[in-house]
Amino acid sequence: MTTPKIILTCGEPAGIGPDIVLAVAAKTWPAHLICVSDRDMLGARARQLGLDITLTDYTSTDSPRAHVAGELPLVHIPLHSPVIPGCLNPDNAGHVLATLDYAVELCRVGECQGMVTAPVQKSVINDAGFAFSGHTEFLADATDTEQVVMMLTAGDLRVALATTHLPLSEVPRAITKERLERIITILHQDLQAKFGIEDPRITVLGLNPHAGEGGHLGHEEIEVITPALELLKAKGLALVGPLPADTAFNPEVRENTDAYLAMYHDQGLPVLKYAGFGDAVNITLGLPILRTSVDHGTALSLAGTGNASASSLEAALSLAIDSTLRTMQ
Ligand SMILES: NC(=O)C1=CN([C@@H]2O[C@H](COP(=O)(O)OP(=O)(O)OC[C@H]3O[C@@H](n4cnc5c(N)ncnc54)[C@H](O)[C@@H]3O)[C@@H](O)[C@H]2O)C=CC1
Ligand SMILES: NCC(=O)COP(=O)(O)O
Repeated sequence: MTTPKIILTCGEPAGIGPDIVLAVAAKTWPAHLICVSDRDMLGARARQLGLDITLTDYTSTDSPRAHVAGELPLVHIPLHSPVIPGCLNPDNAGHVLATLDYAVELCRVGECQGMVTAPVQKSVINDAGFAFSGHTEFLADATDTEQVVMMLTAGDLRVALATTHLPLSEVPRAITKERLERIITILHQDLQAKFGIEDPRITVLGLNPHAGEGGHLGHEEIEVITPALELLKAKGLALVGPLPADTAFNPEVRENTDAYLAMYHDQGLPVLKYAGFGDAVNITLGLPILRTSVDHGTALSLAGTGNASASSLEAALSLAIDSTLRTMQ
């Protein structure tokens, strides 16, 4: 078994991304960490935080070796404008996307075994004129993947989403039988491959209150969700649902569930984040590369203060390393 190379992106430079990447670099890790960022910005943030981190130049010929606390191999991608922590600047949106492109490429060609992302400020990327709704969709495009699945994990609670960054009014139309079949199949396969769960039990939530109340509160459960589940059950997948979302997280159902599938972002993620905010991990399933991320956003007011917790980034890195080691064995 060899040491995996994992590439870290700092996300929005005015947010806490650089802070938490530096905090991670201050510890030892059983992986070769590489950061893609702007050298001056990262050095200045380290000084502001009082962290003694030596930024070294990463070159692709560097042999994999376990991360040494206090050193951070760096690929320098310059910012377009200087950064003031906490102050968004659309000038730097191109830089943020360039760091993501670079990380994807290193994973795509096999030089890195996974990428771990710090949070981006989606709005400032849009303000700069780029179509961008999240890493999840960006990575699907960048790797020509038709369907990916966002899943967040907090301990043994896992919540995947049938739709991601979509206005609520567009959700019902987006939930089709074909989409659910594709998403549940990816979820089933990646729970096996990335989490080592042999026969994953997936609980699927309804879209409407009380899962449609037998058709009196909406028809999507009868017309779309149940037929998709029946088809997949016939193929041997262990599925339950559609269950009413408000009671599906009770202890009895949880005990018999390896992952939930929620129909939309704010149906599933508040439950997950209530249970584990700060230690949860976001993983993109269905990609040809491995990507994990934090459970939080850019927390602009904490940038450069030393008050940002790096625990979710540490959990995301640990999951990436574990998952990589499992597939490298
Ligand atoms: N993976 C990503 O790139 C994500 C990006 N975002 C983006 O972040 C931006 C801000 O989103 P918000 O909804 O305000 O969420 P947020 O997570 O940035 O902030 C919510 C609250 O949690 C606190 N917080 C967040 N992370 C923390 C940490 N590591 N340590 C201590 N406290 C922390 C913040 O101070 C704030 O009180 C938005 O543009 C959103 O799209 C949000 C989630 C994930
Ligand atoms: N709430 C999770 C989230 O928005 C993360 O999005 P992404 O940037 O990982 O696609």
